[in-house]
Amino acid sequence: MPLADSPPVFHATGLAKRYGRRGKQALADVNLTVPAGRVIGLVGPNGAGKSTLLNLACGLIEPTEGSLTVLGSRPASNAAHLARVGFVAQNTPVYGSFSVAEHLTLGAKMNPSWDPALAERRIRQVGLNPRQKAGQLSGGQRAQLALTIAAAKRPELLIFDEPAAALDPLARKGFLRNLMEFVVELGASAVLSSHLLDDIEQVCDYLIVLCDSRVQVAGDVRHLLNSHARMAAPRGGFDRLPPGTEVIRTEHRGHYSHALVRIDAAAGPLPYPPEPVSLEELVLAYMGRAAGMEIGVDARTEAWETQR
Ligand SMILES: Nc1ncnc2c1ncn2[C@@H]1O[C@H](COP(=O)(O)OP(=O)(O)OP(=O)(O)O)[C@@H](O)[C@H]1O
Repeated sequence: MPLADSPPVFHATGLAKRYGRRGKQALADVNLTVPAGRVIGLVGPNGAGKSTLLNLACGLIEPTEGSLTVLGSRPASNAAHLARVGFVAQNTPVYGSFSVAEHLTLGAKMNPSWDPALAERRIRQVGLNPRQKAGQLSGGQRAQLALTIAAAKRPELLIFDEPAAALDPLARKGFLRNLMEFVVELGASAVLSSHLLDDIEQVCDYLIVLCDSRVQVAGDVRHLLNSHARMAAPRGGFDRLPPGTEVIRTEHRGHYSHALVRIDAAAGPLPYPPEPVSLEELVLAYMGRAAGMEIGVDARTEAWETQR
């Protein structure tokens, strides 16, 4: 549930990041206000800028232009702010030569708000052996350890960069269920970057689609689904849509065109019956538009795969 009085999780204005003077523009002109109390899915193809945005949010790197606040403050501006954010980086790094129990001891030493009972309970629940070296854990177990450490800080915001990418489908489901339990138990917000739309669909109620360094669309998932529609029209028929509508993607099949259209600001009646869209159709339409790709219905999955 959105927390009405809490500052936004992210507030970005003209945010841009370029790596090196002649390097890659990894983020450009990001303007975004994401409310607190949400589970936010950050999706986009390889190289879209997802890790860059999350690393900026954790204060690991600095923007080239613009500003970003996280929970109302500059990222990592002081120790108190650091304690409010838990971060699980891509490939869930842990110290290989430390045991599970030593990770918890270290976490307790480094974090004033550490909750030892939560950490120990979770380690038991997910079946981790406290004496086992982290370097000997499987990918799934490592992810569970990293999640436990991030959550035992009792942060207001949990940030995960591709947390479940290395896990098999069953382990991924379990991991995401644990993640959601933590979010509920802590009353926290969470941001989760992923290539995997299924994961996003399973746990997220807020969506950010990032392609080619720019935010293509962002908003409450239910609102986004309600504000877009699929329509079929004779070729050229989409020229007749009322002002305020926006055709995101068009496909041509025979004498008909099919489009995914943003309709929430339509200034008049729609000339063709609107049909509901799925989250996958919505994301693919924005990704396809950003990539300038023509997508046929049968090629949707393939297009998603090739962008991953
Ligand atoms: N440290 C760096 N130095 C130079 N360029 C970088 C650096 N980190 C990222 N980039 C570039 O910035 C762009 C965005 O990268 P980023 O890692 O943010 O994308 P991503 O969406 O997280 O990708 P993926 O899904 O593959 O992890 C890419 O073109 C990448 O090559």
